[in-house]
Amino acid sequence: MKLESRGLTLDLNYPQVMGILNVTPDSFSDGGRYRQIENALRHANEMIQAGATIIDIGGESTRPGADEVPTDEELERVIPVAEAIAKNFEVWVSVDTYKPEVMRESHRVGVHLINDIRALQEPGALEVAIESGLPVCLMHMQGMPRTMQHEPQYTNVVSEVDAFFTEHITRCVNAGMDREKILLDPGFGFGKNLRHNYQLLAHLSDFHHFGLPLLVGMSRKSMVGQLLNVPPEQRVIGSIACATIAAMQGAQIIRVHDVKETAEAMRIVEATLSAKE
Ligand SMILES: Cn1cnc2c(O)nc(N)nc21
Repeated sequence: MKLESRGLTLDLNYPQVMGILNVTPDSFSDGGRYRQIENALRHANEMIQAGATIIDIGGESTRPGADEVPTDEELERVIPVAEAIAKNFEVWVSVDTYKPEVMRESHRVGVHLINDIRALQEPGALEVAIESGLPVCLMHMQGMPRTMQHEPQYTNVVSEVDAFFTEHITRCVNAGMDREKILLDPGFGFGKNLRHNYQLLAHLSDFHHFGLPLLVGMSRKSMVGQLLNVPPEQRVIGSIACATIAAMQGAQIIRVHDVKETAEAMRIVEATLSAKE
């Protein structure tokens, strides 16, 4: 399986590591705008050298309880960094946004992939995504970041996420999107309790029946923290375990903070999966 965008190709026969680049104020708090872009470029370069083939840029925190960011503020944080990375590096640039204006500007400055935690449900988002021709990751979320972790409920989380994918793939294709430009993501931690998250991880391979790339993000999340009772920066080993379990089930893109460690683990997964054939 391969993914194309703007002349770049991603070989999805091997797990690809997506490096997280948060450009929210708390992530590069020191210094002004220029320093922030400089620091972001340095971090992006470190992740590329460590094996990331996609850099995911986010200007609005999606952590549980996070507030929304005004569109012009998100544009100011994300677009200059996305443009600089697309210009300076031979790497896939992804933008984590649900706002159509941010999608449009991202496309204008050379971004390769739209990563939408709201699965193109914001008014105008689907139209802009189709117009851009960019591949889009549709992620499942129950509720909104501010309230999603208040008692999430499912009858069967795996079948409900599956039904969500069917509904939104159909909606996007009926509106004119090429089906092969869609990626799917179960949204670990987005309206799921601990058991829901591990049910999704245990059944991740069930989602391959769509024949579309699976993107997963479990890095340093509470599904690791609640088991190990450690703060985020001490969740690397648990996150690597999650990444390995997902990649062994054929997840094609793994979204992480710790690129070097994850890329090394993916080498072990590749050797194991290729020995299976
Ligand atoms: C922005 N963001 C935070 N967590 C994520 C996840 O698990 N998947 C995707 N696609 N984006 C995420």
